[in-house]
Amino acid sequence: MDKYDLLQQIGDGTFGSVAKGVHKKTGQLVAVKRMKQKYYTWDECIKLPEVQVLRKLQAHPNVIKLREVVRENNELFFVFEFMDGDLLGVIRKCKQNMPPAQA
Ligand SMILES: Nc1ncnc2c1ncn2[C@@H]1O[C@H](COP(=O)(O)OP(=O)(O)OP(=O)(O)O)[C@@H](O)[C@H]1O
Repeated sequence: MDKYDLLQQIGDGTFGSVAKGVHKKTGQLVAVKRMKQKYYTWDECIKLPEVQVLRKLQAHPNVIKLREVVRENNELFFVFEFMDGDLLGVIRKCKQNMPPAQA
């Protein structure tokens, strides 16, 4: 994970905490999810439902890209492209712009 600088924590869920980060060489913004559980083998990491589902959905334009999965010192990190703004806000804005439903 040396190639990323972590800036600030942006979320804390049941399974992991999420930090905004930046790729040191390219300057690309990322969201790094650090899982709370320890993982002792790579095999158990790639079998995780989160990994399996995200791999299947990667071709979809509306799904955040999973850039890489890193296991380091028995810790597991998911590195996602960074989404600026909040999804609920985007959905609310789209709904406002939709024409009213026909009776
Ligand atoms: N790719 C991203 N870009 C920007 N912010 C993100 C990204 N991924 C997660 N976040 C932020 O981190 C928060 C927590 O994300 P996380 O994936 O841990 O959700 P969760 O469903 O609450 O977690 P868990 O599955 O561990 O319960 C999100 O609500 C969001 O604010």
